[in-house]
Amino acid sequence: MITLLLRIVGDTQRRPLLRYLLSTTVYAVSEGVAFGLLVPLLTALLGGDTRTAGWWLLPLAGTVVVGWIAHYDMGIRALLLSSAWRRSLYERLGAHVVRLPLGWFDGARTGQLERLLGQGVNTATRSVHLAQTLIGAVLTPATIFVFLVCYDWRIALSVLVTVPVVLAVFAVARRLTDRSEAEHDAAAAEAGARLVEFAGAQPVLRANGRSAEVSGGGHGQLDDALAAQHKAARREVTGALPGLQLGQLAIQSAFTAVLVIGVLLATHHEVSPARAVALLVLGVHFLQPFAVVAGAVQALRSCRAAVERIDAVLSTPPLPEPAEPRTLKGGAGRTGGLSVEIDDVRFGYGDGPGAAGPVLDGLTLRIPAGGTTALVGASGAGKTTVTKLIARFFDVDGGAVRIGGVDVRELTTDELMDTVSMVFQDVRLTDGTVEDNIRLGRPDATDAQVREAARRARADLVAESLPDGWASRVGEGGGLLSGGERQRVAIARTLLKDTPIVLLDEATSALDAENERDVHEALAELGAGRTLLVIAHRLTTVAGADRIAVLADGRIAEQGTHEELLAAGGRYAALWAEHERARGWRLTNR
Ligand SMILES: Nc1ncnc2c1ncn2[C@@H]1O[C@H](COP(=O)(O)OP(=O)(O)OP(=O)(O)O)[C@@H](O)[C@H]1O
Repeated sequence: MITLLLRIVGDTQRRPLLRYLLSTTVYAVSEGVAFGLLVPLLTALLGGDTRTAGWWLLPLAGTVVVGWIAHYDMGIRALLLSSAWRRSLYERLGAHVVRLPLGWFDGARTGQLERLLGQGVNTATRSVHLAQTLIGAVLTPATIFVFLVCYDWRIALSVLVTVPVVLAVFAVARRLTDRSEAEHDAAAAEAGARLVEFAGAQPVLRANGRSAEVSGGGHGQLDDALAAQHKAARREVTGALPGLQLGQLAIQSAFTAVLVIGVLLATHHEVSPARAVALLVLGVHFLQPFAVVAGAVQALRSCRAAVERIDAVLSTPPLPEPAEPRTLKGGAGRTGGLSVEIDDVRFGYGDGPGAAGPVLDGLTLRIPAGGTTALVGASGAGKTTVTKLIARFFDVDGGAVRIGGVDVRELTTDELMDTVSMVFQDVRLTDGTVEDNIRLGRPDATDAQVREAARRARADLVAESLPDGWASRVGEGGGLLSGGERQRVAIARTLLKDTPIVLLDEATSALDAENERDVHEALAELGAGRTLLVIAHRLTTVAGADRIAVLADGRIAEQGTHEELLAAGGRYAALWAEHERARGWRLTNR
């Protein structure tokens, strides 16, 4: 655990950790020594020898002072260490995450990362304070035991015998508690997920006249999950109780055993009653920390789990950067665009057991510089995957993706990001103003350049329609704007960034006529003087493209212009006929 911790917080923390462990050790041992010194002192006091007791006070006072200094030092170091670890973990995670392939950030991972940066880091740094408890729980009894052996081997032996028994009982008790805790955790997670789903489904439920009440509303899965959670919570209480009782019983039995031995020794005149009492006090202090260890085990496990989760993120290999990067001629703002070549590419998501087969298998597509190329195909055919490979969200399993004749793996991430822009169908904005969101494309742009990009993308109309105009915030994720408005802001951002290649995943949701016209005008601006690859979900967009490629079975099934493909009578012609039929159906059914 310590090695793992040092790996995630960084080697620079090794020294501060060792110093902290040293003061913790000094404190734990001094506590044991202080208890040990109590025996001769108590024996003398109870025997009426106050003079000897007074002498014993001196080393005891010295030990207490050493302990107090160590305790103070330990407290300060614990605070400094935990805050340094927290800072180091944020820095390391932040620095590592920005080097991970963009494909790593899917929905589930982003959620996990959010939890890790909040809860996970805090839990991991709590291990600093836990170390005090655990070191104290081992070293203090160990020191006391050394004193016990020196004072009376029989009492020492009797407390030693109780240790494995107490530990075994604690292990059984922990297993009982763990099972019911795990059941409850799983049930609580399920109920939480169902509640979130229920909240998200409110518009649909209410539109269909379903009750908005959580319980008794006949929301099958949610009702079941809540009932299961209640049941698991009850079982956790009843399941944990025997474990807790068992632990307490073990400690009390051990105390009793030591007490009996002490009394027996005193009654058989083996030791004086005063010494027997003093030794029993020592025996009690020897056993006390076991209850503390039992309580700390669960916290230790949470820490370990958090540390392992952080380690898993930090161990994820970053996107390899080229040792000798190549550059593309020109740089940002190149007019005429750049060509994209997808050469015999094979790619699948994941290679573990149960992973699906390749999504792309032998895909070859040459997109010349400039003009608009539309990619069409059935849902799940791999259109978005093609754009993600061009932007190097992932590396291909076979073949190559080249931009302007250079393999994307030979370009630095900065060069690639200066060359390719992406406008996704699910555009997410940051909770700033329209202007802030457009400026993300080029932070050093002048106000005039930002307004010009907004005007060309028809995003100025978006800002002007908001209550506070350009100063209005767009809400988390851009939630205060419609899908079409968000897309126009994203297009303005891309125009400002001015890259030679633009990858556009067209919005699937229907836009109203006005928004659709504005988006199309914005797209026309985007396509001018650039290479535009559009994933077209509506065939009306496709018909105007300079070339169309049809993706099926992991490769390009056919390509050409709209007219050429219609004349060929293949997949595209079939898709178009279907599209026309649907249009006719809508018209006659109005
Ligand atoms: N991150 C991912 N992890 C695992 N599988 C994925 C991932 N992203 C996509 N897939 C799978 O890869 C296949 C191709 O998905 P892709 O999104 O590229 O298709 P698409 O043609 O763009 O579909 P659509 O038109 O519905 O958006 C699908 O089977 C999808 O389930």
